[in-house]
Amino acid sequence: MSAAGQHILVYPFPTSGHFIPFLDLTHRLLNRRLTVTVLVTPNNLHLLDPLLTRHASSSLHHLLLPDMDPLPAPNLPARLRRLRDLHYPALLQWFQSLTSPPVAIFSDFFLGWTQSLASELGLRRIVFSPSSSFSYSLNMSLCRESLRIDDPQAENQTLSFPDIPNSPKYPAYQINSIYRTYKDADPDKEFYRRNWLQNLESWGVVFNTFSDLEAIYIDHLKKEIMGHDRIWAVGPVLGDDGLDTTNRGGSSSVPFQDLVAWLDSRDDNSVVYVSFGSHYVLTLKQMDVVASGLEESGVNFVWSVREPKASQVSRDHGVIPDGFEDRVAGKGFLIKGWAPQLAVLRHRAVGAFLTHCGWNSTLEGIAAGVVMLTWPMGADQFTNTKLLVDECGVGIRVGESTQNIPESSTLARMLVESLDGSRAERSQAKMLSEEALNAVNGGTSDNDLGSLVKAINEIKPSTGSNKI
Ligand SMILES: O=c1ccn([C@@H]2O[C@H](COP(=O)(O)OP(=O)(O)O[C@H]3O[C@H](CO)[C@@H](O)[C@H](O)[C@H]3O)[C@@H](O)[C@H]2O)c(=O)[nH]1
Repeated sequence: MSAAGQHILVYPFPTSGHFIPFLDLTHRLLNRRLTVTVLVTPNNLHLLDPLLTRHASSSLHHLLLPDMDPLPAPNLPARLRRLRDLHYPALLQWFQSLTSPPVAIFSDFFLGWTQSLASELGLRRIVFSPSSSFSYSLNMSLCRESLRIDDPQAENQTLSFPDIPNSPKYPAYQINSIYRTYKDADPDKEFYRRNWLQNLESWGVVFNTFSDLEAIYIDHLKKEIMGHDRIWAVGPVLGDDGLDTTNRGGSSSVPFQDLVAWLDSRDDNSVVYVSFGSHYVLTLKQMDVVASGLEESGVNFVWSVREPKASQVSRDHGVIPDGFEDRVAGKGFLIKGWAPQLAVLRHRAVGAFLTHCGWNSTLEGIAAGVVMLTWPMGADQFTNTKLLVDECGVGIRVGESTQNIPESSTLARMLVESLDGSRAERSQAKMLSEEALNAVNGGTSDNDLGSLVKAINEIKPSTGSNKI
């Protein structure tokens, strides 16, 4: 057996969509014999359990730091700023207290400020992108050009990005709200922009994607944005290689065996899985349409229904219509709370996925070879939809946030069609799934992971100077 590799600090951004894939990747890095300390906040500590049962305590450590104060931050930039104010001094002290500290800080793209910390300590910083290289490129353009669209009348104005491969165009409402709703001089927006642009100074960037899916964007980042080759596409990282996927990201809110038994009793590709991610809560109108569409379609479905957290309760949040569960009994399986999404998508009975197109859901659907019914809500989801529908041919557009809510009869028809075995999207989905699985099983993503680990193992430990 080869000697233990270098020690790195892994610092995920503490929300599910960012934490889950980063832990999956950490598992793979540990399998390749790196030593890892994972920075966790108390509410995420339990998510380390599956890794702790798989890896020796000599190679996997954790550093527990407090989350921000309990007051919810008003917006993402403010949250990022508070996290920096809290964690920067704590991390500096932690590094300086160690005789042989980690050789690199491997942190989420939302934690651009860790670049300053790494420079101060004379360490390398590696960025983890839980999002596609396509939307990473778009974010870079948006931050560099300091886009400003604060005129609500301009929601449909078309924005072009000629510097990005395929020159994508978007109506303004599809652009991340951070770029639309802040005035230029807003200190939170300015912090967000600088924080994001610090990713440009990093030593390297790791994407949860694979080269067959995004070669042109990866190439664009290497040549036009970063100017070097230390960009590694190692995905899709899906918690395989011996990790228990039944409680990935949290424990299931329903008995897992009941769900599997229900799916086992269905035909192949006869069930639609419905989920809008780990935190988006449907509006009343969206919820009504999804419920009526499912009911009218008569398809079998598993629906992971997200109920609002205290901070998300509003007069407009959706609730499951009265009597719905009785009316769909036998056809529908509702999960109120956390669903074992990966296991559901991989079940042979599931043939289609009605999704908000978060990047993890996008990759999980691709790897499972299901047809994607797309209904993006915000963030990078419109870009992911473009990739699924226009570039890969595995998606069917169903809705767009609150701007384009389908009639329930239209949704019902699309749900039925998505399970039709003769649709072009189905054969395309099977092909793309094979490419994704090949990439991580000895293909390009495996090779990139090997190069990443090799590059980390070649880093010379810091001499304490702040020059790299
Ligand atoms: O009940 C649930 C809900 C979610 N998940 C998992 O949680 C993750 C959710 O991630 P994603 O599909 O990307 O959606 P969000 O939670 O909305 O993720 C945020 O983070 C992503 C990564 O940056 C972005 O692409 C999204 O737009 C952003 O909303 C996935 O791994 C799911 O399998 C479950 O296992 N059970």
